[in-house]
Amino acid sequence: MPPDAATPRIATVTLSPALDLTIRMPRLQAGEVNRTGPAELRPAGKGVNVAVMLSVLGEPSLAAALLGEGDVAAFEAFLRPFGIASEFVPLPGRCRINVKLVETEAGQVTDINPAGPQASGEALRQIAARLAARAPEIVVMSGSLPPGLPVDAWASLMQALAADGRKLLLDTSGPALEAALPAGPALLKPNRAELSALLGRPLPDRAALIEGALELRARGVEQVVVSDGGAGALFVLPDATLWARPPKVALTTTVGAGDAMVAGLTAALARGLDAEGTARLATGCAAAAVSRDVGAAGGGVPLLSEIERLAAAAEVTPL
Ligand SMILES: O=P(O)(O)OC[C@H]1O[C@](O)(CO)[C@@H](O)[C@@H]1O
Repeated sequence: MPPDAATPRIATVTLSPALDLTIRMPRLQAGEVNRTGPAELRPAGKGVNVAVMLSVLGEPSLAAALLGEGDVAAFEAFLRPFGIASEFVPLPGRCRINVKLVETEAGQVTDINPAGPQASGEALRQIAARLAARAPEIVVMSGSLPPGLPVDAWASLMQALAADGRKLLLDTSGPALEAALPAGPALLKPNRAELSALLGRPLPDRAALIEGALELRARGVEQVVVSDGGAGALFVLPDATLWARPPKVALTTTVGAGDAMVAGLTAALARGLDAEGTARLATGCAAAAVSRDVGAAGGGVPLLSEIERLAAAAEVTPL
């Protein structure tokens, strides 16, 4: 089917989206009654967050998801002001609520991500068919799998969408990542712990990280980016291997930092940026995400000018 003229070049897919409930407090008193200021509830999930960050970067996208039918209207209303098109396959019930406990004194975030509603092979086939009909050039597949789907669900979706030189980017972890590798993602962005789990060995230093990333390259992944928190990220790209370290920022939350980095990598791919430009943009996005004003409406979406400032200030070292 020919692409719809209004279809963006980029689509994101989230098979297990969430409403993120963020609660900030100085310190969690485990086993006690904790009273806090107002909590914030907003549509999220990895691919949804990527689409929002792409919109900040000026890249239109389509957000596709398997979504509890009771939350479709809320997600559509959330995405509309960002100009993000949506393609939601409804599942019976409501979507999961993921709790983010932000302890401001220790600067630590505890994530509690429960399972979402039951999905089916039929729902997966539907989302694949709807995406194929929209014919995006780049598809970003992000996050965990919902109950009811087999561990190779991302691999099946990739097989269904692998046509016409379409670029498939994957950001998942654990058995779902391992099962998706043979389907040939063009880009993977594990963090250090996820890569270590995938390879089944500790990755204690930079040399071990590079060796691990090169193993994925040898298995056919064109771009491997390994994020490593505040230390930055390793970029093993076709034209160079680099380390990018972000400038020092005041950390407000770690939630969505990886998604912001994936958005930067996606925009860089769409724009055909070189290795240094890619590393800078991805690093600027992640640094802006961790220092965003989380108290602002909607969880605080970073400004493009801040992303650009941080991207320019990142320290990029060829390896
Ligand atoms: O699909 P997963 O791995 O449970 O992650 C979902 C969570 O990740 C985030 O996208 C942050 O990366 C949250 O918005 C969401 O709650």
